[in-house]
Amino acid sequence: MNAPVLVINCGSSSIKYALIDPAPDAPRLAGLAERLGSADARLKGINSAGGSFSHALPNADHTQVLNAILNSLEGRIPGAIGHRIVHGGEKFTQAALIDSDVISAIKATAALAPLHNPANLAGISATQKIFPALPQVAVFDTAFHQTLPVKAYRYALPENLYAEHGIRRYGFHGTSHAFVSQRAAELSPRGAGGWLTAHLGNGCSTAAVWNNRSLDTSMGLTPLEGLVMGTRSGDVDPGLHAHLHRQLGWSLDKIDDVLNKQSGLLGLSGLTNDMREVEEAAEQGHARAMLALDVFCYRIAKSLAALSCALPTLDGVIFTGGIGENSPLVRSRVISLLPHFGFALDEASNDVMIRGKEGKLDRANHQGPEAWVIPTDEEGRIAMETRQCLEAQA
Ligand SMILES: Nc1ncnc2c1ncn2[C@@H]1O[C@H](COP(=O)(O)OP(=O)(O)O)[C@@H](O)[C@H]1O
Ligand SMILES: CC(=O)OP(=O)(O)O
Ligand SMILES: [Mg+2]
Repeated sequence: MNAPVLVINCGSSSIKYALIDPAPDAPRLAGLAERLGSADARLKGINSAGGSFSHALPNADHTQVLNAILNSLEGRIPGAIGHRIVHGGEKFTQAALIDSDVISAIKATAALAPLHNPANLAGISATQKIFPALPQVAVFDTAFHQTLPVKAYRYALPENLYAEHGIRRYGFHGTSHAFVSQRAAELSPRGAGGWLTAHLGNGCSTAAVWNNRSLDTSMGLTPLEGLVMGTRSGDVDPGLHAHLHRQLGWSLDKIDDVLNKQSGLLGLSGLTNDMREVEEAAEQGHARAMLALDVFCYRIAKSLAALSCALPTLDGVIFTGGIGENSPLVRSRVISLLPHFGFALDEASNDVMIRGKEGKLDRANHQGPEAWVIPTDEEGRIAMETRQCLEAQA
């Protein structure tokens, strides 16, 4: 298929899109609509000349925003649509052509991802209305992690919770972990050995990838497990929920809201979920921002150290996502917390690796495990998996 793929990442109040041509040098159109349904909803994007645009779309719903996205594609007609679907449960080990069975399966999995899958389904239903003739493919965050061995994906809970209710660890951000580990295998003389990947964006997760297969990851049943994130707590004592309920009288909805939306960098700093602002405040001596940075970096290092147990050999670590790609401070602090792993960061190389640069951070002639920054391309990977899925059907 030579036509471009329109990639849609539909959240509850935002839609990210990208129009991706198979020709590597063709310009990519991409953008983001935020605050859907509110008076200040807005679509922002870049055009093929590299310029930016921003349109107000007051009170627009998913269908209206998708129509506005279509109008921003400069007359280029997609040949297929690739949807990011956050949770595919155990059913999907790879991308799937969307039909009524696939939609039913995504609905059935929505109980495991109540914040994400219903929004993804709203995106599918809106694009089916707008583009009834185009093939649509579901690309799952969870699919790459379906290679986890049972010892990594089972919780120590009674068997029937897994067997009857699907309660296990699934992992997320699979397209990102797959993309950066495969890219490292291409770039590094070490090839597809053992890579630790750290996807640090608004959502954050780590993974252990061996020979292009995910062997463990920090997120679990939901995207709340694991690292400290922008507004999510990551790991807490599982006894916390009962404690908050019994001692403070909090409802389950309140607990869920606090752990997902009021915790993480925002909760610790009391200021913001945005790492740039946390770093600025920490630099000016703001004690809670300094603590947020400390906890954030320590938990990443601890997670990487734990995940190293999944790998027969450790060839390197890869930083990606908005923070991983742009924060020399976070990378340097994480590496400094892993002295016994034999990394050797060159601070000068680390400092210049920002804004989409790709490369190694090691000191000259270093022999130990490597440290890389590799900008992720979830949209590019979704477009590629969409094409592969359609070619396999042909
Ligand atoms: N220069 C920078 N220094 C530190 N953090 C940055 C920088 N640029 C972006 N970030 C952080 O990246 C995070 C967003 O990551 P991103 O991958 O874009 O998010 P999403 O998960 O929504 O795709 C925010 O915390 C933001 O502050
Ligand atoms: C699964 C997940 O955490 O996604 P995001 O980073 O887009 O919030
Ligand atoms: Mg991102």
